[in-house]
Amino acid sequence: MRRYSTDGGDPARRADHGSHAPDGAGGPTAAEGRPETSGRAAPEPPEADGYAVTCTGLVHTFGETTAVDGLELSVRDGEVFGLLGPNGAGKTTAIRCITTLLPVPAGTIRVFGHDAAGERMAVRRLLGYVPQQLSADSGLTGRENVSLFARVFDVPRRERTARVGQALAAVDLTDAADRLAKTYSGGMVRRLELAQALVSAPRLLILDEPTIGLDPIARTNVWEHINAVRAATGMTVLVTTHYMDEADQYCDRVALMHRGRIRALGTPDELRTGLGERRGTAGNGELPTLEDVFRDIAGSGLDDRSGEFSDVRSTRRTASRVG
Ligand SMILES: Nc1ncnc2c1ncn2[C@@H]1O[C@H](COP(=O)(O)OP(=O)(O)OP(=O)(O)O)[C@@H](O)[C@H]1O
Repeated sequence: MRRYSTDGGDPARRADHGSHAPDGAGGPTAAEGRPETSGRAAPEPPEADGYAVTCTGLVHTFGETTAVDGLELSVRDGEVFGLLGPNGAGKTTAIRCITTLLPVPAGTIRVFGHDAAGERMAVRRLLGYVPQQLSADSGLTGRENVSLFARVFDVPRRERTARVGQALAAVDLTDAADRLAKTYSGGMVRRLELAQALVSAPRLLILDEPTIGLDPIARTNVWEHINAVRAATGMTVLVTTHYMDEADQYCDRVALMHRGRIRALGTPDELRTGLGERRGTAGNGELPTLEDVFRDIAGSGLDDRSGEFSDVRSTRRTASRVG
């Protein structure tokens, strides 16, 4: 596996204060450490709290629909955090608020201490985002696609060629870099989109359903690349997925979002053990699955809104990505 350079980023890692409450609201409050925007010097670097992301009381509505309903969420610096939930739970809306693509009408979001409403550019400089929708241009080569992102994200001109090459290498696309993206497989397209997000050496990588529509081998492959880059850079990863096995295997902590709020949060083991204890089956040696946990918490809401929880819309968006 090739290593990814942290050129241009700030990989300085800080100790995790580990002060999260189990309900996910354990991050700093909205009032604490809010960056100065009035011109006075901030007393300390805004990111010194050990969190990559904190959402406090986040609300976002579309007309009559409350997509995010008082979200409390803290993502620790350096972890892989999985945001799970049925269709319509509000995951994408929350993520789009965190990336500053949607406004923050109520509540607070901080990304490494920077306020997502008041310091949008500072936040954008810190993150890489792979949306669900196609972000690669099928009429460009892989290298041209990544170069485009390098320009958009202001990678210094003299570093661009090297950084584009590093990003492509990090996802094993060097050999295919000069082929048109329309000749790529679904897994290659996903890796290309990863390279696009990585070229700016983000401290926070946000992935919305990174493996949807991919076969199991391609899914594993995408995750191996995410993990390799994370190991090389120490970046934080915030990911949404419908795949319970992926969450179990690859996420340090997971949160179940349902109807706009976090309903459960912990390591996959903690959540499974917790349900086993509630059911009195903890000593049987058979732990519930993560899917059992989420069915237990979200109950019939999973069924009446989205069918089977694990019903991945495998053809959705990705199938027609490039063609
Ligand atoms: N642009 C929009 N206009 C109106 N309603 C929207 C819009 N985007 C999302 N919604 C609604 O907000 C709610 C949350 O949607 P969102 O896409 O955030 O959920 P999600 O958890 O990401 O779902 P999925 O897993 O299907 O992507 C849903 O009821 C959805 O219909």
